[in-house]
Amino acid sequence: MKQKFKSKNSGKQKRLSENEEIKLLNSWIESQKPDSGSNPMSLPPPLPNAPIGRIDDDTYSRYAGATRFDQLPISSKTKDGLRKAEFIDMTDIQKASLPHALCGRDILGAAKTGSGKTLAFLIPVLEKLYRERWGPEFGVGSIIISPTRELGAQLFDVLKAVGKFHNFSAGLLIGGRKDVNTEKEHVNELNILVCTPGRLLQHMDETPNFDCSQLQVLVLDEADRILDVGFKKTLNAIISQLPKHRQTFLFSATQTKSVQDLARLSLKDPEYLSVHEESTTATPNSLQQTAMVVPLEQKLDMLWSFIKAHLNSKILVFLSSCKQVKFVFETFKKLRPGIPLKCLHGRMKQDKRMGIYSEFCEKRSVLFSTDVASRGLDFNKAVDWVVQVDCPEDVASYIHRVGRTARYHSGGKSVLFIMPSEMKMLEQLESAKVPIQLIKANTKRLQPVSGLLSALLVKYPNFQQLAQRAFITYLRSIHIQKDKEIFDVMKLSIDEFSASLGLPMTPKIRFIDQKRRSQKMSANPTTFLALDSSGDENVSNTMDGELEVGDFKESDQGLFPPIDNPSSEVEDAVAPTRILKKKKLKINVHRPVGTRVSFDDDGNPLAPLAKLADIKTSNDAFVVDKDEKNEFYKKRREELKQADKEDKLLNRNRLKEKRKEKMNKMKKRAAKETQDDEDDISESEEERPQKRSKKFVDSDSDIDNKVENKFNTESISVAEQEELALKLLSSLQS
Ligand SMILES: Nc1ncnc2c1ncn2[C@@H]1O[C@H](COP(=O)(O)OP(=O)(O)OP(=O)(O)O)[C@@H](O)[C@H]1O
Repeated sequence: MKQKFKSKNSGKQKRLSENEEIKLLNSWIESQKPDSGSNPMSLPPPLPNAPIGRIDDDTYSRYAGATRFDQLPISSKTKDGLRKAEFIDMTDIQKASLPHALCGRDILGAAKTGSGKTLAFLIPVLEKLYRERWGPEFGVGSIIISPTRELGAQLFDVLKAVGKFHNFSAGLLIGGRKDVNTEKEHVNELNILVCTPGRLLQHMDETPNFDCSQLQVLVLDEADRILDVGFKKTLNAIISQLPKHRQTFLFSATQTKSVQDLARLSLKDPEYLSVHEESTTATPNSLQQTAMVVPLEQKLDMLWSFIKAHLNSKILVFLSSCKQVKFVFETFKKLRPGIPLKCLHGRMKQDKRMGIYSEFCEKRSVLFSTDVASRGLDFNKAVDWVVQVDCPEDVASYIHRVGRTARYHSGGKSVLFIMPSEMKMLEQLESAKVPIQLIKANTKRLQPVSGLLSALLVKYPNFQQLAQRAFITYLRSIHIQKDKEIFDVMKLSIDEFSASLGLPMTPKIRFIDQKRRSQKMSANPTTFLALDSSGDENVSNTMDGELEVGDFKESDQGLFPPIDNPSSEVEDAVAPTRILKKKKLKINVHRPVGTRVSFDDDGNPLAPLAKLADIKTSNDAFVVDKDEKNEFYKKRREELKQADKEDKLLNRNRLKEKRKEKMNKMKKRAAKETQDDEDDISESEEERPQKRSKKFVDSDSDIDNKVENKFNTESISVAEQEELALKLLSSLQS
């Protein structure tokens, strides 16, 4: 029986008809079921003391003895595709997982980067649909989800190669690539979808009759990333629209074992296949990993020197944000290091992104990238070096970044620039079985670049804005990191960092100022006490709850340092001002709409309805009868009601106008701005699908025109300024 699966090219067997082959494959699957009682066809029966169907997988595949693809019970079409693409021998993860996957089991596959996980899930996808005799009229039979567009495109290419001889229709659905309306017309005819989560959900939401109810196999490549919080909402929405009865494959080099995650996906007794779990290292053995202590202000000097020393290598450089990537790419390009430079980040137009990805695959060059290139990508002409200029957010991120080199059987090297404040990361890497060697940088060979950058910034003013943005987004990226033991923005030499980018002055950063203030306050607990107790007291003692800064200082003399003390202490005195200003604003916001302030003859404001009371009291000499008085009050009440109505209408119109104005302003700003600093920490658009519509993509070529100078408004954002103005205006008018 086993021989019947031998390929046509072996010359020993007549090729089976499609029907015969499918029948045979299905009977093999049947024989693998725990209660079948019959002997498996191509794999021997399980070991005597192992529970049927739940055998330790390494043993299972070794026992099964299949080491080559052509020994597997798979269709001749898939075998032909594999042979044509020159895939002959299986890798460990393929050997371990394919027998189970082909039997229809759910798989949690974990194996080192570059170890061939892609084929471990693509082959069973093709086989399942083949055995089910899937045709175009059946619609979507399998969905393969990738966290990034580039990885999606790469998976699609491998699928096309291996599935070359099958008749399935497959489509790549990734954002920014094609007009979504064109996709909508064809998506219902596709059998296999390779997609990013955002685009898939868009089709689920918008494409009429988009139907996944017959889905057979769902695959999450880089599963831990897709199950991460960044994709949580999108993925939940997708899963809710898929049938529960299906086969599910989750693959990653850093696999999730969270029961919650697995429950979300309704996995049925999944096979957890971690082929390298016993390995002494979590990264490929052929990867040489080093780390160098590099202070923040020397990172660019070190990077420049590194590039100049490796002009014949293919180098992938990771930086923490799009702005960092843009700044380093644009400035280094002007400085001409002697090797082609490229950049890749989530804000680029998709065509350009794909173009750069393919160019980097083919040519020796330096690619500056965000984490958009950190997972799954297989740059087919090996990357020689992975340089991590900015520390990865966690161990998993490190493993995926360095995994872009040393793939399959090739070797590779990596270097991590680590700041003295981040040394804990090395401990974490060590405990995660990452063999990394700390080496000393040869500072004698360091080629300083900061002076050249300063000159560039003078010559090209746009670069100054790029530098400011790079500076701000880097600090913000550190500020928002979860692991505060490693990432502490307050430990950074901020002025020196600014100077190292060539900036003449350190940009002002609000969150750092605030942090400094709160640090000072927490260092002096009495300051806090004074702020809380006296602040409240003052609020209740003053009319309208508004306070003057002076009130505060006066009442707390002795607790706060004297005002004429050195300037550093003046900051302490400023802190209460901010809080009080906020209180003041709050009160203004809550003033009821339409409240009219009346004035007496001397121009003094009267309490609401005092005018009515006044009529009564000031006219006590004037005798009116009761009915007349009632009539008078009724009329006044109606007048007031009417006035109130008018006020409300006026106010509504005014707000409408304001909103319109604000929208116009925002639109204008949107057109100009490359991107918002706040949102710049992330890598790729598809990683934040919910926000996509609000963001803008632009090409590198028009960076110069699109960057707007926000330097001076850093302390208070434009949106905040507008909001403030709006509130002030409305409070004045009312
Ligand atoms: N059986 C095989 N024979 C020869 N080459 C293979 C085989 N399986 C995979 N490869 C090659 O190994 C490289 C890495 O494979 P793949 O991209 O599937 O790795 P991966 O485990 O998914 O990596 P990552 O964790 O980075 O996503 C690719 O170039 C692929 O063509």
